[in-house]
Amino acid sequence: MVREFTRRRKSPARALNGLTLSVPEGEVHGLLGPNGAGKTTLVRILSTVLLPTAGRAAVCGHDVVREDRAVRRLVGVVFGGDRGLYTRLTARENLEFWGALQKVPARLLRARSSELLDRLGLAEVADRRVEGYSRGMRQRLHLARGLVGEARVLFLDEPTMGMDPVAAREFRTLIGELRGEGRTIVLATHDMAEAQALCDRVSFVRDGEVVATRSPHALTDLAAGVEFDDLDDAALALLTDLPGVTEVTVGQGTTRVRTDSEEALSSVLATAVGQGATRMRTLQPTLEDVYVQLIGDRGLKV
Ligand SMILES: Nc1ncnc2c1ncn2[C@@H]1O[C@H](COP(=O)(O)OP(=O)(O)OP(=O)(O)O)[C@@H](O)[C@H]1O
Repeated sequence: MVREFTRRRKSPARALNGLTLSVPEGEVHGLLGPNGAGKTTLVRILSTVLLPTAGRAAVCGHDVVREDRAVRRLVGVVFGGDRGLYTRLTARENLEFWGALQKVPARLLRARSSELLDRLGLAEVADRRVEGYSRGMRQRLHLARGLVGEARVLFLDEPTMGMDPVAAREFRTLIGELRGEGRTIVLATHDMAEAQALCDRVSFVRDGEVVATRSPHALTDLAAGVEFDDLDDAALALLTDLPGVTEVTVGQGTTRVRTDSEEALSSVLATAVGQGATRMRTLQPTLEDVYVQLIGDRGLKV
C-alpha cells in the first residue's frame, strides 16, 4: 500500500511506501518502528479515516475504501494520549455519544456502556466530567470507546503512552483479556517490553515498509549473540569474517559477537572453541536489541 501526503513547493511525502502486511484473525500484532515510520498512517487507513494513494487493504474481507461502512462496524480505534475524548462530558456520555455514532441501538448502548465502565474500573467515576480524570483513567475510557461498537478488530496506537507503570500493567492485562475473547488486535507501540509481552507477532516498520515480521521469540533469535572472555586477535579476525556475524565489540577483557541466526551462532561457537576460548556466556537479546539491529539507533533517540 502507498500513501502520499502533498506538501507545498516540495515533492509529496511518502508515509507508506509499498507496505504489505497480513494479520490473521485472533492475532495480537505489534507494529514497531521509529517516529514517522508510517504506523499511524497505516492504522488510519485500516480504520477508514484516511484513503490510500495506491494499493488495497481489507479488514475481515471488507475493502477499506469500497466497503468503509462495513469496516467501521467491525473496528475500534484507541489512541494514546488525550486525543478524541470530550472532556466536558462524563465518561458515560462519551460512550453513549460514540455508540450512537456507531448506530448501537439506544437500550443496548446504555447497558453496554455500564458494562464497559464497570469492566474498565470506571463505574464509580462514570458520571463525572472527563476533565478531572487521570491519564490512566482517560486511556481506559479510550479503550471502552473502542469497544462500545463490539469491535472484532482493535487498533491501538501507543495506548499506554504516558501511563504510570501500574496503570500500564493493568491496561496490558485488559488487552490480554480482549485477545482471550478472540478479537484481533493491531498494536502500534514504542514500548519493546509491551510488544514482547502482548504480541503473537510483531512487524518492524521503517520508511513506510515492513522490514521483518516474526514472533517476538523468533525475532530475538535474530539478534542472538555470545560473549567471550579470552580471545586473541587472530581469533577475533576469524570471527569477524564468519558469515552471519553482524557485530563484534571488544570491551574490557570481553568480546561480544552478535549474529543474524542460530546457525551463524553455532559456527561462531565452533570457531571460538577451536581458537582456545574457554569462558563464554550467551547473550539474551531483547526486542530492543533486535530493533536496534534492524532499524538502527534512530528510533530510540527521538
Ligand atoms: N497529514 C499529514 N500531512 C503531511 N505529512 C504527514 C501527515 N501525516 C503523516 N505524515 C508524514 O508521514 C510520515 C509517517 O507518519 P506516521 O504518523 O504514520 O508515522 P508513525 O510511524 O505513526 O510515527 P510516530 O511513532 O511518531 O507516531 C511522516 O513522515 C509524517 O511526517
